[in-house]
Amino acid sequence: MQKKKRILLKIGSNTLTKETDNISRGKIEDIANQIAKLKDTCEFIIVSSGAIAVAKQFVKLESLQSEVFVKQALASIGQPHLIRIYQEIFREYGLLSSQCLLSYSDFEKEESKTNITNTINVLVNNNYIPIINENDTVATDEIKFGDNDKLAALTASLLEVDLLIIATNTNGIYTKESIKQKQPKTIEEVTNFDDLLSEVVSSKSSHGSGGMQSKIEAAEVAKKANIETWIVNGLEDHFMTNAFKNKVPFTKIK
Ligand SMILES: Nc1ncnc2c1ncn2[C@@H]1O[C@H](COP(=O)(O)OP(=O)(O)O)[C@@H](O)[C@H]1O
Ligand SMILES: N[C@@H](CCC(=O)OP(=O)(O)O)C(=O)O
Repeated sequence: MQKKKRILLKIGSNTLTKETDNISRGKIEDIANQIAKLKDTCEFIIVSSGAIAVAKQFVKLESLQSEVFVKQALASIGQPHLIRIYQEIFREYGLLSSQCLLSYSDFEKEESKTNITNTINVLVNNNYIPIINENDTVATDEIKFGDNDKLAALTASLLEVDLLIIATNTNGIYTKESIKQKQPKTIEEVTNFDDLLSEVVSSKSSHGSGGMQSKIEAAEVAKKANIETWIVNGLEDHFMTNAFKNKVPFTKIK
């Protein structure tokens, strides 16, 4: 049997909410549908944000603590719901899924790295799709500084995936000039990171935290491990299957 292509799919809060205040079951169905179609040739590991967004749907916490502690508490409330929704929907598509919570510091310890790799390999080899998020109770890096893009890149490198797909709310990276002209044009293929960083504008989406810069930094981490990154528009249905067929504009970072 031919070896499957290992793909790490990163899904941001904006994709999961379809830019609303609620998690979109329809978007998770779209993801499950695509994975089900690709599963004979590809194996998937997912890094999904969305815990805070789910909790915000139905909880408002009272606290005098700093905002970051409130976000950590919201993540703790939202994470089990997020995984429940994934599991319910994935099951309908015949897909098995599990949860892994990781911290950046785990990537600095050899023993933790070995344990992560071994656990995820057992899961994937048994047709489970690990759904990873940051362990927000113990680490605040992502809530404060960035987002799951870097976690996705570190995981992609550790697990030696063949492709990192970052699903966001634009058709990849646009040229700065085209954003200014209000006619966004996708940069389709990139090899030079310095040129790319100069295209970043300061905006980010409503639930997003890192903006395009953190995606480019993630791609840089992936590239060091010889992994190609695709930045695709997760708001569109069939965003992965269409990218594979080159039917939609997106950015490939080689
Ligand atoms: N050159 C660029 N091309 C496209 N988007 C850009 C660019 N520069 C900055 N951005 C911003 O980056 C955002 C995507 O990042 P982010 O809001 O963190 O999303 P996510 O939740 O998917 O991680 C876009 O919505 C856009 O506002
Ligand atoms: N880990 C947290 C926050 C992640 C976050 O904001 O990330 P992203 O949507 O990728 O910019 C969560 O699941 O809500």
